Amino acid sequence: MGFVLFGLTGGLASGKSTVAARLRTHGVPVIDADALAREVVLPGTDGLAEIVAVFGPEVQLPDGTLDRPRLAAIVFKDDDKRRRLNSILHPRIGALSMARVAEHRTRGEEVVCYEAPLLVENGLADMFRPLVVVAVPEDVQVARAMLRDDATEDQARARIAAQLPLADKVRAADFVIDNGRSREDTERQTDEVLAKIRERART
Ligand SMILES: CC(C)(COP(=O)(O)OP(=O)(O)OC[C@H]1O[C@@H](n2cnc3c(N)ncnc32)[C@H](O)[C@@H]1O)[C@@H](O)C(=O)NCCC(=O)NCCS
Ligand SMILES: Nc1ncnc2c1ncn2[C@@H]1O[C@H](COP(=O)(O)OP(=O)(O)OP(=O)(O)O)[C@@H](O)[C@H]1O
Repeated sequence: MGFVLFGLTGGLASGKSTVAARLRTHGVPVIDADALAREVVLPGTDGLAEIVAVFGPEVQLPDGTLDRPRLAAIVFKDDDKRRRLNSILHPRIGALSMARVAEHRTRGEEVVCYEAPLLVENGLADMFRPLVVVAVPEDVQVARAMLRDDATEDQARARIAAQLPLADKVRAADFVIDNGRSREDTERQTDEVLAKIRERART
């Protein structure tokens, strides 16, 4: 029996969480990089301390938590500041994710999913094969992000501009899930992809 650590990526609001939720219903453990990104900045962490040292006390709320909308407004309009934030958080997210992978492996899991929006951008695609990319047209990303996050079109487009175009990720993919239609259709595609991945784990 092999061990498969596969990647799940896409772009802003392209449908990664929707696919991840379906995978979980089939018993697949999913490690969520966005959730780890929140863990490494919880009050009391050195991650949060470093961010406050770099970006100033105004990115911390009175209750000690990170002011996420405020930090987002800073980093999604300034590439250098975003790179700075990434350089603080990405190594910490990476370390935590590897620890989580090891835990699942020790537990005897054979198929584990790593869900992260910036896998391809960070040159990590080959660590997580097969790579599954969830894709929708950019206008659909914008519309769904605005609806979900109560964001303006400019805010949604600024985040998308901070990511590699989805078409480039599709080129790096082993499997592509088209989330441009119904959720049911996406679930069906997810089930098909998972069946193929499990097949690989058996060989
Ligand atoms: C800037 C922050 C505080 C904004 O928080 P917010 O709650 O508004 O967004 P959240 O973290 O839920 O991210 C939502 C989506 O935004 C996009 N996004 C987030 N960070 C980045 C980034 N550095 N570059 C490009 N896109 C990003 C992703 O598509 C992500 O799924 C937060 O996104 C952050 O700390 N980002 C840096 C860490 C990171 O790279 N996270 C994403 C991958 S691990
Ligand atoms: N097929 C679909 N039809 C309509 N809405 C959808 C569909 N798939 C997902 N959505 C909605 O679009 C939004 C984005 O989906 P989801 O959260 O799965 O994307 P994501 O890639 O995980 O986003 P992010 O990485 O930005 O957090 C959500 O509000 C979700 O409910």
